Amino acid sequence: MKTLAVNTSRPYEIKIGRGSLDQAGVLCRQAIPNARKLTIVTDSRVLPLYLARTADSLEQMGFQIQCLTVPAGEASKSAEQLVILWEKMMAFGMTRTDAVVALGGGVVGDLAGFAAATLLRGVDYVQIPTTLLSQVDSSVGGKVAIDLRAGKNLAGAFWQPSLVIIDPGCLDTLPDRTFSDGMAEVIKYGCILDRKLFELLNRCGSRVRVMERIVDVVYTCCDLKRRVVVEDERDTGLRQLLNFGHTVGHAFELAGHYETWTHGQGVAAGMNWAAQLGVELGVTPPETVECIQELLKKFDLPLDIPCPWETMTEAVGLDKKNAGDHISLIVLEKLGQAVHRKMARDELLGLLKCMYGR
Ligand SMILES: NC(=O)c1ccc[n+]([C@@H]2O[C@H](COP(=O)([O-])OP(=O)(O)OC[C@H]3O[C@@H](n4cnc5c(N)ncnc54)[C@H](O)[C@@H]3O)[C@@H](O)[C@H]2O)c1
Ligand SMILES: O=C(O)C(=O)C[C@@H](O)[C@H](O)[C@H](O)COP(=O)(O)O
Ligand SMILES: [Zn+2]
Repeated sequence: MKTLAVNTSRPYEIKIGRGSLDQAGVLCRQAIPNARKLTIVTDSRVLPLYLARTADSLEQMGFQIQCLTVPAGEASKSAEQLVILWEKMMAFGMTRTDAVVALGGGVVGDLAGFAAATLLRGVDYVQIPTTLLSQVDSSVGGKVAIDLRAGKNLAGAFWQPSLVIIDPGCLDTLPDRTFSDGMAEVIKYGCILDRKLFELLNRCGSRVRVMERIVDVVYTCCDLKRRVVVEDERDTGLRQLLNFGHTVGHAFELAGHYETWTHGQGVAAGMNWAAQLGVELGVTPPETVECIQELLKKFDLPLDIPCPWETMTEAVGLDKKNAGDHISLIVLEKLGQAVHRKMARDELLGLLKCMYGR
């Protein structure tokens, strides 16, 4: 099993290896030695696949378990589900030394993580991510949140997990669509931080070939994210690079009411737009756009998503990289190297409006 140490304000380890799910009990006993009760939060699709193995492993190490299940899908990242989790965790008798286990994709991780961040003013939680997206991105770094009617991730916290257990074997049961969603964030790391990763993905070009190297790919992404998060835990500078493609991507998600388009699809099309915005600003070499488009297509990801102009302006206004009238846009200087471009929000909207007209 490979290990990465994340030296944030609350340090923790990421454990990566096939079969690590069956080690959950031993690993949790080491990471949260004082916990007695664990609430596992999962979703309706993951439950029949991975709950029994996880719960068995935890019970063997003497943990007392309750499992709470939310419906699969983005709609569960809601205030309604959060309240249900809080109430059931308290009814189970959890105390401050007990912990939450998030078993599932990014939706479960963000929701259960936010429940942990707020229950009793903060209890430990363990991430056991089961989608590619959650293994390479959302389980690391402690951004936890729910969506509001106004938009994505608008109520949340920075709350680091106590442990992340990544079993790439869980990816074998993913539908192709969900695997592609994860590839959007993997491609993002290649674009912003690691040209070699981008080239490797280009050479692989398919799910099967990526799966042949999956431990290395997941390790590389977690390592990149860990380095960024350790430098800027609270998203005030460097960490914002991880938001490449997300300003426009969140607008696309909103346009589909979080049902039509997944986060991965939004980010994919958002990166294509961000690359073109970079060209408009004279920062990104034009040939970079085509490279990104070709790679996105290889993994069946969209280059564009229909979005009313009003939705675009609304989402840009809600972006957490806004400060007053200005926004920080993430653009590429070249493949593997991203930079911030602070600009007036109206200037960004003006550029986007011109692109809409084409
Ligand atoms: N906190 C962060 O840093 C961060 C980073 C990126 C994305 N996110 C958030 O993550 C969410 C998207 O995560 P996601 O793409 O994992 O979506 P998801 O959690 O909705 O999972 C996608 C689907 O896959 C199913 N599933 C999960 N694991 C499976 C498995 N092993 N086999 C078969 N099916 C499985 C789920 O039930 C669901 O139907 C979004 O809400 C996004 O905002 C958060
Ligand atoms: O961890 C981060 O920082 C990221 O930006 C990772 C993103 O992939 C992720 O989608 C994140 O949830 C977006 O955060 P937000 O601050 O734009 O809501
Ligand atoms: Zn994302």
